[in-house]
Amino acid sequence: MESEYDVIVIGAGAAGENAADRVVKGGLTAALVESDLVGGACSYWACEPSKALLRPGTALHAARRVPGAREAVTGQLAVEAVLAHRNDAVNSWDDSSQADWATGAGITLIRGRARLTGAKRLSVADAAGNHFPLVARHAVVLATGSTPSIPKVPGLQHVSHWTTPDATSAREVPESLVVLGGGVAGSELAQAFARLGSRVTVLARGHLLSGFPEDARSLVATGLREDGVEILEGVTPELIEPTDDGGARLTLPDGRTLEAAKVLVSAGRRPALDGLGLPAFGIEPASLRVDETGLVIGNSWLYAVGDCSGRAMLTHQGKYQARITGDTIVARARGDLDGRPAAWSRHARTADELAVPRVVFTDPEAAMVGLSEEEAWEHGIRVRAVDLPISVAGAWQHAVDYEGWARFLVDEDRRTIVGACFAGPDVAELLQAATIAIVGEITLERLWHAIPAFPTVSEVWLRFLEAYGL
Ligand SMILES: Cc1cc2nc3c(=O)[nH]c(=O)nc-3n(C[C@H](O)[C@H](O)[C@H](O)COP(=O)(O)OP(=O)(O)OC[C@H]3O[C@@H](n4cnc5c(N)ncnc54)[C@H](O)[C@@H]3O)c2cc1C
Ligand SMILES: NC(=O)c1ccc[n+]([C@@H]2O[C@H](COP(=O)([O-])OP(=O)(O)OC[C@H]3O[C@@H](n4cnc5c(N)ncnc54)[C@H](O)[C@@H]3O)[C@@H](O)[C@H]2O)c1
Repeated sequence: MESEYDVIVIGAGAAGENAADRVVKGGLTAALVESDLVGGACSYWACEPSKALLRPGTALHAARRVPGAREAVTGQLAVEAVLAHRNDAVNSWDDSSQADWATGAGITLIRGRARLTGAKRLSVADAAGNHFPLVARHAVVLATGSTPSIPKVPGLQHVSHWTTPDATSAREVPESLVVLGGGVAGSELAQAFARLGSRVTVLARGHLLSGFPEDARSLVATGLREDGVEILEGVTPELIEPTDDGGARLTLPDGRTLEAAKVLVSAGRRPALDGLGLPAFGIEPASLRVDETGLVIGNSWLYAVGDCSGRAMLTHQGKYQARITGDTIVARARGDLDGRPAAWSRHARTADELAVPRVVFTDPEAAMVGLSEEEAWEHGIRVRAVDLPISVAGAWQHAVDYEGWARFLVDEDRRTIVGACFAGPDVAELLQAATIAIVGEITLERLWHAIPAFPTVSEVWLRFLEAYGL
């Protein structure tokens, strides 16, 4: 006997939970199928544990930057307490509270691994190996997340290495760590482990944090180097071999060798779409694309949200996509939405194109939203970049040696901001103002009236408007 629901969501990570929630809030029934922990990567293996590993070091460093506090803080990070704090952040990998939330929200939670067997039809295999069928009246939503990309480095397969979930759930701090990949995860985890006592080397294929402007990258790189992290840019190992003591030896292109107790592979992630039966519907996992509502292009009932949809792999973006897609499915089921929605309407994921906020939670932080200068020109926008140091009274009050940098990108024709980037201690909290300015298409003339309180780091907004010429 098939169980029937209006909508079936596969994957109960942040994106899947939000999609199912919006569907139920819209008056339809939803089943949420999860093969592992309800809450997904962010709650147990990614954002939450990595930020819990980073925050104690950032707090300690912040106190050391303020005379008076500096003298009071003379000890080192308490490693065991940091790891215990991380365990609290992930609720000791117990998902019962998230499962209770789903049930309380009116969502039917089904434990097991789902695969598509026909149009709007699925089979779920539970832990005992039983298979049972499900059918969706309106839509199926893929919210299956992503899996680590393992680079083809000779020998890597013979070396016991970490991927990011191993690092974020580590019970011990390795004496030395080589991080393969200089992206966001690599930078954050390199600093976390360096501050916990590892001797860390980052091997970045290109630049560290290559998606960020040079000034932002270099502030973060300086912060990591001050923590003892060695950063080798433009370097991919030629060979990795196991050592007798269970570690690894890496041979670099210049012949130099590096030894480490552990290798962490953080070389990007790819959508987790294998094993779902997609090819039977003419969809090759690597080429799955969605439209602005989240509908898989070429299909009329299959949607994708979060990491698996191949857009920005970020929790907040996946949740945004899920809210829009969930509401769209409800609107279409009710006959309230025909065809394609207008940009910035309730049913279009317009911010996916124009306003994705990204934060690197290193110390100092790097934060970016909107278009880069190159992307703006590609969109046909006549853009002017205004770069300035974050050198305001609020910054000095925050830390006497505060060093920060900001870039604002102005659409010269519309006199609105289309992109912004900040680097420096605690700049993540500056980002939402920039996001609002971009999404709200607020003109510079109106921003002139948005007065930053004195003395705050936000005064950089005023300095920017002055530098622009207002
Ligand atoms: C180290 C690290 C740190 C990060 N830090 C941040 C951060 O600070 N901020 C941020 O915004 N983003 C961060 N991210 C990215 C963020 O973790 C992801 O974007 C987010 O978790 C994706 O959510 P999701 O719901 O799309 O996927 P997931 O959370 O991965 O959920 C997918 C779920 O689907 C389940 N599933 C898969 N296939 C099936 C199937 N066939 N049947 C049933 N269930 C299935 C999986 O078990 C999983 O629970 C980080 C990533 C990493 C690696
Ligand atoms: N603070 C946050 O929001 C946060 C933190 C961590 C991760 N994430 C997200 O999780 C996802 C995964 O993070 P990530 O850092 O692994 O991905 P990433 O794409 O940010 O970085 C991957 C890095 O690996 C390098 N790389 C790729 N292939 C390689 C190869 N063959 N050899 C050597 N280097 C190689 C790339 O050049 C890049 O620098 C990203 O989408 C990221 O946005 C977000």
